[in-house]
Amino acid sequence: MADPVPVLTIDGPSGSGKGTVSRLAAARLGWHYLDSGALYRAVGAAAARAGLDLADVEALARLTRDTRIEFREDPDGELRVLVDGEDATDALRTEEAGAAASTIAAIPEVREALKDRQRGFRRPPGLVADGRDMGTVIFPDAPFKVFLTASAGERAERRYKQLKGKGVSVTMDGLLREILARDARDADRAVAPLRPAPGAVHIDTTGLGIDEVVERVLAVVAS
Ligand SMILES: Nc1ncnc2c1ncn2[C@@H]1O[C@H](COP(=O)(O)OP(=O)(O)OP(=O)(O)O)[C@@H](O)[C@H]1O
Ligand SMILES: Nc1ccn([C@H]2C[C@H](O)[C@@H](COP(=O)(O)O)O2)c(=O)n1
Repeated sequence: MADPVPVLTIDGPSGSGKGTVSRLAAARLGWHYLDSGALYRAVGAAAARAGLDLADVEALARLTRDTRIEFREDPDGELRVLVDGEDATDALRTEEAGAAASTIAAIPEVREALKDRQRGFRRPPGLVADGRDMGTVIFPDAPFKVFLTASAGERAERRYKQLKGKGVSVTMDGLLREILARDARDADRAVAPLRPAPGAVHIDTTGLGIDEVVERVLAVVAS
């Protein structure tokens, strides 16, 4: 039987604005929100902490299943990520954690071990799910699908402003290189590569403000 709980999937490359737009869209709709990238970031960090060999796929799958990952909203409305009971939000948002997540996300056993956990976020009245394979693999039956993009230059610029705002020392060249490397790793892997889902509405956010993108995304749900 078809699942009656609606899902809006928002996939796209790093820095396209998925997380920002998904959170705002979920708040406007009154739906739940899944940041699937945070799950891969948490597993990447847990594997590094445990010193696991990335070739030991059975140990990685076990670690993926056993790592406790919880999302909590703090009093300012910020989403915090708790890994095995500890607040790991800030550590998980670094570029290094993103790269580690992208590497571990290419391992089929890790992806498989996260599938049911991600699907468990589908609860009434609805779910906004952001990631790379939300519309293609995790929620292929979602009634609403969006693929967000932006030029690599604009994505690097957004990240630059974001990190500078946090006092992190970065260069535009370095960020652009990291973004292109992550795009390639996420799109070229054999399993669940970054792709627009069939039927997804493409929104190129280059030159668009956040509010404009949110309105365009909500129009997809209203259509
Ligand atoms: N349309 C936009 N215009 C300007 N800045 C934006 C826009 N969308 C997002 N941003 C800003 O760009 C930065 C990255 O956005 P966000 O984290 O939502 O991207 P993402 O696609 O989720 O990235 P990642 O996959 O790496 O988590 C944030 O500082 C955010 O405020
Ligand atoms: N559905 C997903 C979500 C994330 N990943 C991998 C690939 C990304 O580079 C990395 C970090 O994600 P982000 O927090 O930047 O959205 O995790 C994936 O493969 N599939």
